[in-house]
Amino acid sequence: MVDLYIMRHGQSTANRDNIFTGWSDVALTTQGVDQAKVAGQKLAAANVHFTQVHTSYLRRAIQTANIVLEELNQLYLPLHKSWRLNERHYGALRGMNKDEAKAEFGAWQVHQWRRSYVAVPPLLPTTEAKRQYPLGLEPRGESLAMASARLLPYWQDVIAPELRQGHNQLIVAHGSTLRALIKYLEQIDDADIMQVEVDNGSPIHYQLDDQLKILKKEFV
Ligand SMILES: O=C(O)[C@H](O)COP(=O)(O)O
Repeated sequence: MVDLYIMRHGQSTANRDNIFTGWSDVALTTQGVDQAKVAGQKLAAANVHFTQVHTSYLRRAIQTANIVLEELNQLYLPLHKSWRLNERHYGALRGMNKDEAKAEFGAWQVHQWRRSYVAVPPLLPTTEAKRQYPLGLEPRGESLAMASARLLPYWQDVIAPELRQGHNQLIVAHGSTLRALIKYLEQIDDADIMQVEVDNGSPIHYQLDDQLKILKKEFV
């Protein structure tokens, strides 16, 4: 048996302002910092010992992971960062207020973009190279299915082998990438994933067997 904990970052400035975020690199709010502290305290109370922590290239997740590790008194742990754990890329929606998007495109369409497995948001015409994202790596926009396709190699190549060795792992990531991971782990079908929500700063615990099948799931 091994323990996997997954959690979404604390509230970001864009979450507070109801703005589509994706790969925009926004910071935590004071409330988000507090959520991360409380999550870390809950994990400390659960007396979990991780061997590694995984997060994205985005500061809201990295900041959350560091706060959690501080509360756990395990700041020494390796913190692995991968762009594969980044939030689903919201394409041309990023930076747009979600209510204004509903007024412009209709509530049904916006809900499809936000919660369906296959809906692709309006694409950016191009993306620029950034130091952390070489040219061509940053998507122009992603459906949840597209985000899942670039997330799962990280699960299969990096996280799953550690779990199979009995090493407890913590993933601090994003609403959509965690929905993609939950869909994969729990074998949720494409229609039912629309109902799954992941709250800011709320850890989920999976107890897995040595085949990584779920023995128990609980909200911490
Ligand atoms: O990228 C975003 O805007 C948020 O992280 C999550 O957005 P959602 O609630 O539309 O999935």
